[in-house]
Amino acid sequence: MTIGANPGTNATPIPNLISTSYRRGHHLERETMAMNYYTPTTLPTPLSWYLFLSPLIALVVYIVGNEYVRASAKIPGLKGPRGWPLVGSLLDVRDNAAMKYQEWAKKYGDVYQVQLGNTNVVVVNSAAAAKALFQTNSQALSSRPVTYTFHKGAGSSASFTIGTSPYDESLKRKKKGAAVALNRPAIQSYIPYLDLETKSFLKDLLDFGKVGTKPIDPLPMIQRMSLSLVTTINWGVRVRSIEDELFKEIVTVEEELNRTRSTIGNPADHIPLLRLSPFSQVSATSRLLRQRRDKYMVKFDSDVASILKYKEAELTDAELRSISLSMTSGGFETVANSVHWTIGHLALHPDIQDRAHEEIRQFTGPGMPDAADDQKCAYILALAKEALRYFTVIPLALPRVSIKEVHHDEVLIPTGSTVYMNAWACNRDPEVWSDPGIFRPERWLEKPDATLFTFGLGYRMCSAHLLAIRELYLIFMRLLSSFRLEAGGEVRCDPRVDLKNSKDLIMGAKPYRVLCVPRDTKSLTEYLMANE
Ligand code: HEM
Repeated sequence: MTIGANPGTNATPIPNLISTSYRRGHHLERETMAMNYYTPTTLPTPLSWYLFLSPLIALVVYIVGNEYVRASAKIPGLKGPRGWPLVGSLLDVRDNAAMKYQEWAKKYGDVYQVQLGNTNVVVVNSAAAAKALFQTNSQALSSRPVTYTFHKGAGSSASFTIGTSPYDESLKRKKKGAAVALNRPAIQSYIPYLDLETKSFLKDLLDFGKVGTKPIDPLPMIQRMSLSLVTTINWGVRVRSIEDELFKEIVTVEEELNRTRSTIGNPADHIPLLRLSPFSQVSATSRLLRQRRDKYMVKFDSDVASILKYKEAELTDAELRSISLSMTSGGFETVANSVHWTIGHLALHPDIQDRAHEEIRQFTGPGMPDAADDQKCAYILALAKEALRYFTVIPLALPRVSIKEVHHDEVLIPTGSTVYMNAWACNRDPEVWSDPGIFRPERWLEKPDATLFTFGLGYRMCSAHLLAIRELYLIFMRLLSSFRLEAGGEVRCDPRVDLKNSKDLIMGAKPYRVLCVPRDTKSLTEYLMANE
């Protein structure tokens, strides 16, 4: 019984609002209260009403003010969905945003705006519009947004990775340093690493797969190869085994860190109110992850001085470290996930494997494909490009921010606007391809000059697109000349639906198992043993 309750009098029934609100969750007490009757003398005091109503009024005032801010942020003349108060369209795109944006383009046009909470975003959905905006206005669209989850507490911009740095003098220096480490002559000097890591990959498949008799999850082996390539390029240090504790730590931390960079997976980036929540751990989590990453980066740096150090003397230590970080975070999961998706798909399509094997045989003869071959086997180059197009592992590229006004058709996109290139939609543009939904390497033989949007476009395009294609090319050359891939259970690899986590920045496939059956066990074993 609550204070002031007086059953049995003829008093007017008044719901005990204050008590109910204070005791929410106490089911029994609420029922008892519903039967309470109050005399006029027990009416809530003005102070109680004030205490009860003021948070509500504050919330309403906040929402109205925030809606005003959101409405003012909209770009005049650009269409787009209305969205909901506070959250905008965030809930509508929480699963597979790129596909949702592609669908909305039918209603709002190739270039339109959406509001993710308080972030107003221009989304670019067609090949022609992406070229017009990101190539023609390369400098104007050269910055990146600073987000709450990833950037808060991350230190100065010198220490951000290149891909997460806003445009400034430090970024320009870092990009120059990365360009030196990733240009054609530099790639040429990495051939011995490419050779070694692709051979180790074949050996892992052979050993863990018990010479084609045991179905295996190929992801850890792919990840080791792709990680070891970047650590060798940066520090001359190899990651030798998938059993290595350091390997496991790096895989976990990089995957989690990329999640903190998700464009739609971190609501607090877009809804400022959520940052007030005492339960929100997001930026603390991201700080902890960065500390874990710092540990292994420091270890690499102390084991062997960064190879880049000797190339770019004018960079500060923080900037050099940032380049190494950029190559690790940029080059590890992207390559690994692209290869992982493709192996699953190939296991389901023996016809593509047979054609690839035939083309490799004609090009190379019976031996192991040469690591120094610069993508001269046209079909395998086409296969690598098709894998990059079809799976588009970063479907929304990486977000950009404009540092100058940009004119598009009749619309003025103001300085400071966030712009997403929907690489997924551009790669599937029906104006470019009549059959964009089909995995067909031949399309790149028919139209070798068509644009691949997977690496973005313009000034902030992927710094390592040449290296990435070269890696994929050699991996597929050697893999498909050595093994026949067969599904080792249910394999589902449709990039529209079989995503490990549809909110991730870099899209991974659901786990699956394959059999890697050697095409010629004797010569493969002999070759790998001779080259150990
Ligand atoms: C399949 C492999 C890869 C894919 C799909 C990929 C994709 C991308 C995309 C979409 C961007 C943003 C582009 C934009 O904003 O327009 C990017 C940026 C970047 N990537 Fe890659 N990437 C791959 C491999 C690599 C590798 C191997 C490295 C390094 C070794 C690397 C380093 C970088 C860096 C440093 C940036 C930042 C560029 C900047 O912000 O200016 N990437 N990548």
